Amino acid sequence: MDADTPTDEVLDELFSTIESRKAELPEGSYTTSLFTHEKGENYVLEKVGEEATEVILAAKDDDREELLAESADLAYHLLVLLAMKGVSLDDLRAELRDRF
Ligand SMILES: N=c1c2ncn([C@@H]3O[C@H](COP(=O)(O)OP(=O)(O)OP(=O)(O)O)[C@@H](O)[C@H]3O)c2ncn1[C@@H]1O[C@H](COP(=O)(O)O)[C@@H](O)[C@H]1O
Repeated sequence: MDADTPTDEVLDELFSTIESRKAELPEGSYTTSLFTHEKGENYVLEKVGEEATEVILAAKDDDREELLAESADLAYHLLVLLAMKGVSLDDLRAELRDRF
């Protein structure tokens, strides 16, 4: 993914990068460090909880910039968790669509 990626393709590109990190586990990748953490899946669960708390605190502070940054951290860690559990971005889209 690079800065020229159209914004409506960012989530797909990010998820595809996460899936490829999961398959290839390249060294030096933060995503690899999540898939290989000694605490296992629990580490990603902790990160999702931590980032969700940071989103709440930023919202309470009415800090828009921080809210956006923490929401991006939460979205990324949630996508890693979904990939870890074998849930795809299309599964998430279908779940949301079926609520219409
Ligand atoms: N979107 C993200 C992304 N969002 C957040 N983060 C990382 O999530 C971490 C946020 O956790 P914290 O705020 O707690 O910071 P920290 O103290 O460094 O983290 P910990 O040591 O506590 O885990 C930071 O290290 C961020 O770099 C991300 N890391 C990677 N990506 C994207 O994932 C893709 C693959 O990245 P690599 O796996 O690094 O190649 C690339 O497209 C990246 O842009």
